[in-house]
Amino acid sequence: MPSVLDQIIDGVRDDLSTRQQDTPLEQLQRLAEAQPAARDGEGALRAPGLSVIAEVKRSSPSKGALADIPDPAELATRYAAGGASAVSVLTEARRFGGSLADLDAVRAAIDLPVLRKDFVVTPYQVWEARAHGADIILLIVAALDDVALRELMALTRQLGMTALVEVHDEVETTRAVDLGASVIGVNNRNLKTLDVDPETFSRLAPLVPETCVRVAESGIRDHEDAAMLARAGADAVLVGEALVTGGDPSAAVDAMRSAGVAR
Ligand SMILES: O=C(O)c1ccccc1NCC(=O)[C@H](O)[C@H](O)COP(=O)(O)O
Repeated sequence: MPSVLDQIIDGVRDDLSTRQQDTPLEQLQRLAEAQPAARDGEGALRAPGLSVIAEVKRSSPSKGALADIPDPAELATRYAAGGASAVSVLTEARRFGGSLADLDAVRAAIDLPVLRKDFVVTPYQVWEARAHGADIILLIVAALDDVALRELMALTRQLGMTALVEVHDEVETTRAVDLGASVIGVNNRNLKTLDVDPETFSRLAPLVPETCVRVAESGIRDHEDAAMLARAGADAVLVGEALVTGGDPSAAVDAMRSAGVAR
């Protein structure tokens, strides 16, 4: 039985082959090269205090529909007003209801680094992210072997972007560190079972060198969770559900960011 992650990636590959027919790689490369230089995502996340990466997330495999987001640009503007350091945009369509159009809208609306959050398995998607103005991309270690991960990290760097390299366990963390990842996200959500274990970050953070940016991802509900993760060594938190389902995204971002100040 394929895991949820495998099933998501099968759908991503199908959608990707349609886009590759519509927009050949050479055309995408010209679009990417015409973009202004990528913003410094790693620098933004390294800034003192707890950085918040605030996510535009309509739905998820674990929870189904989360929020109707008719205007992702407006939501991103509210995140920026609350002091977000970067905005994450899910572009996967089948399970998350996202799109490259959402990425375009957010890119045009804010001056912060933007993360393209998707299931990147080919260089084409890295070029695509840059062509649509992304500054950061997610690379999920569980979805890639070392050869592919090294190649995608190198292309990301070549295009001036930051790779947020995501891990879930000790073996993946060692792989990310050994391959030279400088921004490592520990996902508290197991992408095979979808269970969230808030202790995952605390367990794996000591394996990530202090020279790296440590990002805690998933299941972060409020400023108390953010403060706990900051004490456990997080430089940044990545938050989706709590921000799109709460009443005031600016205030929620501000509260999480401020919770990290006193760590
Ligand atoms: O969110 C899911 O259910 C999910 C399932 C399978 C693969 C990835 C998934 N989420 C992607 C993410 O990494 C989260 O959107 C992100 O960390 C924010 O999480 P949350 O604050 O819990 O919405």
